Amino acid sequence: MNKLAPSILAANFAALGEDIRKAEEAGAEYLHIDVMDGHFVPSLSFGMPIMESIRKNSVMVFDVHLMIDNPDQYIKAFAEAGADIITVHAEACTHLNRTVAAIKEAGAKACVALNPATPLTELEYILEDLDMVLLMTVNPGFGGQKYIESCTRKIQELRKMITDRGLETDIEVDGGIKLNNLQKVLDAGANIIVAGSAVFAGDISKNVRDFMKVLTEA
Ligand SMILES: O=C(CO)[C@H](O)[C@H](O)COP(=O)(O)O
Repeated sequence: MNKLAPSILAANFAALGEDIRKAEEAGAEYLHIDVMDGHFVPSLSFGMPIMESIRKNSVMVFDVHLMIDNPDQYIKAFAEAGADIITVHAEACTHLNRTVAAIKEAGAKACVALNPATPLTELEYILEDLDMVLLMTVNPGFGGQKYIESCTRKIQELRKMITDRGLETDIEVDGGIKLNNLQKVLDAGANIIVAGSAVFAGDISKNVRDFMKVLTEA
């Protein structure tokens, strides 16, 4: 099933609850929550207190993307704060199997993210353990960047890897996804679509409805 995961990085933080409510009411089922530590990526964003606050007012699937070094120390805390899916970067983990096991033990679904230049071979011996793979389609750290075209082939190759192994792993894409390249990433094999600026800039309800129309017709 195709899903839209609006990224609150692009929301108006002064009206965060209201922006999330609009996205949820217009049909988005996932909420993408970007946690940045100023080390793994240059920016800082937000952590557990914000998540705990918004969790009280939303039944969306909280899709937490940890762009942080040594994520192991925060997994339990994010699960307790309401994360349904926890994503860690392969590039940030020394013992990825252990980290994925810790996510599941904490009661969340496990996802591994790869930066655009990180090869799919990183997933060779762990794919079967994952609920989702997040392919970054920009270099992480900032919203509003341009989609990196070489990622389309990477999505296709990952979908083939998943199909060849008889798996049903979700493929999430994140970065530079707009209405004008949405069909391309869906055709390549992505089924969970993160969109930040394309959802939260302008009319949120309309933006979500426009995305949902393509996602449900694909
Ligand atoms: O992970 C991210 C940045 O690191 C954001 O989720 C991503 O960039 C989405 O923003 P946009 O849709 O505006 O590109």
